[in-house]
Amino acid sequence: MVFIGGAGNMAGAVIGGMVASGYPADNIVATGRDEQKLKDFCKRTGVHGSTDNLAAIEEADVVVLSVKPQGMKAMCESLAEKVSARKPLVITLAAGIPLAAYQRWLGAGVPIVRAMPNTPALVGTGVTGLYAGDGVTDEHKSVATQMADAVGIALWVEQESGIDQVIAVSGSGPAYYFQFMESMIDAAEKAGMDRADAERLTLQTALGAAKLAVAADVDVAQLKRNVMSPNGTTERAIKRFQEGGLPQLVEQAMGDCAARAAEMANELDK
Ligand SMILES: NC(=O)C1=CN([C@@H]2O[C@H](COP(=O)(O)OP(=O)(O)OC[C@H]3O[C@@H](n4cnc5c(N)ncnc54)[C@H](O)[C@@H]3O)[C@@H](O)[C@H]2O)C=CC1
Ligand SMILES: O=C(O)[C@@H]1CCC=N1
Repeated sequence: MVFIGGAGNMAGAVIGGMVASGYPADNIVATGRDEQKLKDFCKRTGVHGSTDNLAAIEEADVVVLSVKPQGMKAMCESLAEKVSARKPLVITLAAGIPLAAYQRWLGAGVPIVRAMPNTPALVGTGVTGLYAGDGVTDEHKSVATQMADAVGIALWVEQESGIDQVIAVSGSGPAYYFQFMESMIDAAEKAGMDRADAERLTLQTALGAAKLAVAADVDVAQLKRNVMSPNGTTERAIKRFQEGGLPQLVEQAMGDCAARAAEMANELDK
């Protein structure tokens, strides 16, 4: 499996998670432009590295594309001849680029899966949304599912637009929680707590809440109520969130996120 842009944030997290879960590092090649960064990454993970994309994909059955959306067209066009001749399974991790664009850039008939992972893949707790284009076989789907399962949970969506919904929930979602944690840490420090203590308590609370929510047989609304004593401290805090419009704000932010993904598709060079 070859990852183009493999030492970057997203592919690096997927590769790190795959290797940690027991996937043989020897079967992975990461490519990149920054030789030193690639060297460090390969040393850390045990995967092979190459600064030559064309040489790296020479015999690859699976090519994972993980460069920034802005660099995707040029990168695909540089691989097109080889990819359209051999037709490996192409899995792209990019946000905001529709399958039709890859078909233009890589040539028709290449099996392409759009995957939308998230960075917690690095610790085996990722979410990957998947969408299969034309010509993707069950065997291809099982390869993509295997990659996703190795780093967390997978969800296949039936419509390509489903990927934009996945971005709004889980692709970008980790950043929402990081923002919330950052705000809690800042507030606790402002209130007089030592920053390192504030960090330790905030992170453990986030971890505990997520673990409890996953393990519990009641929904998150009930778990929230379980923390709230009538006229107690939590009720006062939650009231402030609700009066301040947090639920509406979350809905708007997620809407903006999905809208940005759709907008990015219109900004592509044809
Ligand atoms: N960061 C995230 O949380 C998520 C990112 N994605 C998608 O993943 C893709 C990569 O994003 P990041 O990892 O955040 O960016 P990044 O900038 O950290 O990684 C991209 C890597 O590609 C390398 N690169 C650039 N052009 C190249 C080329 N022609 N050949 C080989 N390597 C090349 C860069 O040196 C860099 O290491 C984007 O398309 C993004 O939409 C998807 C889900 C989540
Ligand atoms: O912010 C972005 O565009 C990428 C896609 C999902 C998460 N990060």
